[in-house]
Amino acid sequence: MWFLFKIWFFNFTWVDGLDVLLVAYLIYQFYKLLKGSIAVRILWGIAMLGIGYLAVNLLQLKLLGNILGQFFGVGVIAMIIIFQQEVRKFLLLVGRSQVFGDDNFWDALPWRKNKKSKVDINAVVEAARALSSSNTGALIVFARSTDMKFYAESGDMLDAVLSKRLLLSIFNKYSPLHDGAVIVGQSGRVVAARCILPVSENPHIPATMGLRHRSAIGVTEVTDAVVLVVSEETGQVSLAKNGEVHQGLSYQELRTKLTKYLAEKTSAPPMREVSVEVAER
Ligand SMILES: Nc1ncnc2c1ncn2[C@@H]1O[C@H](COP(=O)(O)OP(=O)(O)OP(=O)(O)O)[C@@H](O)[C@H]1O
Repeated sequence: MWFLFKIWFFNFTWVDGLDVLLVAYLIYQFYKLLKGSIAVRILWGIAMLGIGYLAVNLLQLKLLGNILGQFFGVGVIAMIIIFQQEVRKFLLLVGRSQVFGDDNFWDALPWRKNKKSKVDINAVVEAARALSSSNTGALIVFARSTDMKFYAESGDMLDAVLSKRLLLSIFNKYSPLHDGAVIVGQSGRVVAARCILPVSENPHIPATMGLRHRSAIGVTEVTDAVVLVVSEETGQVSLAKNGEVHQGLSYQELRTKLTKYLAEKTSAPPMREVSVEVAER
């Protein structure tokens, strides 16, 4: 019953078809993860070494062949060590799409409408305006479907009502909580402050962007969170999502984009090259 078609002596069944599809899907996900990252260059390096190894074997250069053979002999383990970051990102992605585990699967169905976010956007926009005018740096992560518990636990747990005054107090330069990121949960409450985010290793991020912006981009590469950044240097307001950052937003743009992004049905972050969009003034 499972028999699909026959190629020469090979019986191709539905199960084989499913197997091929699953492997293709996994390779595609891994490719999306690596695309635009430094890991692609490492992969090229390994491919070059592999070609060199073949050539060395053909030319029967024993000493060099032995040295390269040692490297390829530990194959899978070496790969896991070299691509530790990428394997981690991949597992985080797999872990976050717990298909039927929560509302997210049902929310992703095409006929389901966008949900209104519980975040007090007014408070956020007003806080951004005040922080920007006083050149106070800020980093605020808005969780969407991904549970940000892992990152929240790197900081101080708060579980507080989101308000303009609270955000201004946290990011005040003299506050013990001002360093790192604030995480706002799906409930609209401030979950934690002083959180450490993963820093993006994307080589295409402009050198002008420091760690605050890099970590905003970094966390949106591995989760579907939306991140608001206020630059301490320029007062510029930016929003990062899916590894992309929109810089120099007006308050109206910030309100519109934040409202839209937080209501949107989420999809897996594409892991593509960073795109920096600076709004024209
Ligand atoms: N991994 C991280 N996770 C969370 N916050 C971080 C991380 N790295 C840096 N920061 C925050 O960013 C601040 C340093 O920002 P830095 O000046 O390097 O960034 P920037 O992108 O140039 O921003 P700005 O325009 O505000 O200067 C730190 O004081 C800290 O609060």
